[in-house]
Amino acid sequence: MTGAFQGSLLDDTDETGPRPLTSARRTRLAHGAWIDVLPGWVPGADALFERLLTAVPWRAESRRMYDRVVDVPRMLAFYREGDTLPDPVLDEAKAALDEHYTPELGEPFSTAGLCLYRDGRDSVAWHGDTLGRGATQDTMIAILSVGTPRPLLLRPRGGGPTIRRELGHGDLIVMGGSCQRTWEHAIPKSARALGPRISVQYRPHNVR
Ligand SMILES: O=C(O)CCC(=O)C(=O)O
Ligand SMILES: [Fe+2]
Repeated sequence: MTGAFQGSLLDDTDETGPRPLTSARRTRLAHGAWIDVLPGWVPGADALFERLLTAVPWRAESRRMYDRVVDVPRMLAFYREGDTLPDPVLDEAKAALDEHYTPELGEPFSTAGLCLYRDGRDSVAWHGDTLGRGATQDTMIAILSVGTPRPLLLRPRGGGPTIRRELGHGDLIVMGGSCQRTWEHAIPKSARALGPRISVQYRPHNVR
């Protein structure tokens, strides 16, 4: 199903828990959006990738697009509020996010969505996570990326330059403020032979 995964030579296999989130760097974007980025947030990320690949009940999805049904170009899993996460490191990551961001967010993260991009053909098209409260309210979505880095692109809905962050190997990005309603994000397809990437998206209650 997936191509060979090239582990990072820099990966720290000593699993000591996520690095302090106080080192995350915030970039303020236009229209009240921002992103926090912390490269190499979770140590042992390559091992975590391998565990998630086998432990998670990945499912394919198809969606109706006008009069056609098309395959979603990635594999998915979703953990609702209170569900047991598929790896203890994901609980540690959630606890660290809650401790750091709750004062600003006003609530804990609640759900975990997982995506598996099997190779460069898998992708997510331009969108904001606006099915829930993100359509009208400021919120946060925290994404842990493991496996082969893929660029996450962000662009303002009103037009303007695209921002690009390469994410894999335990990196964290948090999209905050108005990011879901005033910006869009995407993981573009790549013509290159890329190894697989898994992303874990932590969202607050009723943010989808
Ligand atoms: O894989 C990612 O980093 C982004 C996924 C995403 O945007 C989504 O699932 O809404
Ligand atoms: Fe998204």
